[in-house]
Amino acid sequence: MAEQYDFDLFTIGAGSGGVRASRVAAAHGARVAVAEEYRVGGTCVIRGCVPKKMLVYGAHFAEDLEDAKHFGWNIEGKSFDWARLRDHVQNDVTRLEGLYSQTLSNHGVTVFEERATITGDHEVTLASGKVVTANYILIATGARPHIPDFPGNEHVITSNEAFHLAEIPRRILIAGGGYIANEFAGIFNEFGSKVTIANRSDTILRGYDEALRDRLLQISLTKGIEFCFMAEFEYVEKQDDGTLKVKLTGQDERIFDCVMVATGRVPNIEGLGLETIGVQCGKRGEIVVDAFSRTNVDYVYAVGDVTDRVQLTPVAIREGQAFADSVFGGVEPYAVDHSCVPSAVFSHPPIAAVGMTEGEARNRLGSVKVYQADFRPMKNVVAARNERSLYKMVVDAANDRIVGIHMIGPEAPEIMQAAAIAVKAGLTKADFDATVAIHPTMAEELVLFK
Ligand SMILES: Cc1cc2nc3c(=O)[nH]c(=O)nc-3n(C[C@H](O)[C@H](O)[C@H](O)COP(=O)(O)OP(=O)(O)OC[C@H]3O[C@@H](n4cnc5c(N)ncnc54)[C@H](O)[C@@H]3O)c2cc1C
Ligand SMILES: NC(=O)c1ccc[n+]([C@@H]2O[C@H](COP(=O)([O-])OP(=O)(O)OC[C@H]3O[C@@H](n4cnc5c(N)ncnc54)[C@H](O)[C@@H]3O)[C@@H](O)[C@H]2O)c1
Repeated sequence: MAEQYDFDLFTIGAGSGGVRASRVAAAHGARVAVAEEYRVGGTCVIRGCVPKKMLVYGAHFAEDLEDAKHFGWNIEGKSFDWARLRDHVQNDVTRLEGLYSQTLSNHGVTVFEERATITGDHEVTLASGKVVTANYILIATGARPHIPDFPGNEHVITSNEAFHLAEIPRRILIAGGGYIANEFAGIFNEFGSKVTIANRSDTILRGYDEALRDRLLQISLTKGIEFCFMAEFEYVEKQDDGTLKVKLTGQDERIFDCVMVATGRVPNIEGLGLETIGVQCGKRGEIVVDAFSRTNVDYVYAVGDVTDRVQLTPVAIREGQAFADSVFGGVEPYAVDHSCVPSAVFSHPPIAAVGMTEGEARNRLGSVKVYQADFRPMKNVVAARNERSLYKMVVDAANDRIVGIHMIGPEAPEIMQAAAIAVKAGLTKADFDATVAIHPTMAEELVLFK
């Protein structure tokens, strides 16, 4: 390695992609440093997937405790203490942050807990003024919430603040119709808020199969979540009593206790010094990379949300791993396969999907077969909960290959992880038919499609 530099690799951002890349590069023998301006672990660990999932678990108790009476349990005087859950979640986040820092130091990675900026060729300057040089620079700075431009937008919160609220808002407006809007709508609704979702288009969860989106919309409405479509902000005004007066297009003024925006996330490139060395960015501010996460500057790579390929933690981790192995591992450089990435929305109930939707498959393949199971899970039947699950399998009619599986219902993401292996491996409907069911489960529907 080039000894004229302080480090072989300098990683900017200790999130999902940056931590994996730094740790693996160090394990391959590289001298590695990483800078983190907020908290080690990044979005996923500190204010994303992990604390969100803990809140989802907490929210589920609302229905489980309600349903318990149908299973013979008398639960008197139940109540919910938001502060206890919030603080418990934050304590665990701090514990995980410590583990991530420990992993880095155990691998001999130097951690600078401060902001880093590229200030010259192979050169990074830290907020403290310290200048360091590196043979390679990896940009893994992630993304941040996009806040639409409208009068009064300084009064809104994003998912970042949702984890720290002093109390659960009585009435909350959530703008957006994607992952975060639907997940937090479910969470706040179960905690007792009156939730309104406002989306600028007339669909939620663009990219997911239409039948599942319709099912989630219908179930969410039944649970009491309100939807305003084709609605954008005109203004938000703070009232003397602290509440927020909101005007959406096509709607009368309404009062909410909290307004949260979940209208997408934008790559963190501001003030990074990319222009100093001429790193190329795209229209949405994403760092442009090739299949090997290489930018147009030969010693600069970028992984994760800042490249805006697929904004998911496991993808950022794979990109970080592939970068570290390819550059420091002595293997033939390899690319991450971004096709057939399974995903889930932790709504109430959750959605999970892999591969093509029915619409995509019809457009691309022409002739497809679609199998569907629309059923009420046994637990919902006993609980007298009129909430149906929907599983869909999309098959290429030409060769019987499964090209997509789409599910909404309890534990759908847990079931999907295993089913996704089969789709990725190119298995056929006949392979599923040949597999004996596990009974009684919800997952058995996957091998019983007629
Ligand atoms: C509310 C929410 C829920 C989510 N839920 C899921 C989920 O359930 N499943 C899933 O797969 N994905 C989920 N995601 C997406 C997931 O969190 C991201 O895709 C993932 O964290 C991206 O990893 P990354 O390494 O690219 O960036 P990040 O994890 O965002 O890490 C980037 C780090 O860089 C730091 N940084 C930025 N600029 C600088 C600088 N100049 N100097 C030093 N440090 C800097 C930041 O502070 C940050 O810590 C969720 C996201 C959110 C917001
Ligand atoms: N379970 C998961 O894996 C998970 C969970 C949360 C976030 N994420 C990742 O984080 C990313 C960001 O999540 P997100 O929910 O913010 O974005 P998203 O891209 O999923 O959804 C953004 C939504 O905001 C709407 N919108 C955009 N501008 C608007 C405006 N001005 N007014 C009203 N609506 C507007 C869009 O129509 C869209 O429905 C996701 O794309 C996903 O990759 C993943």
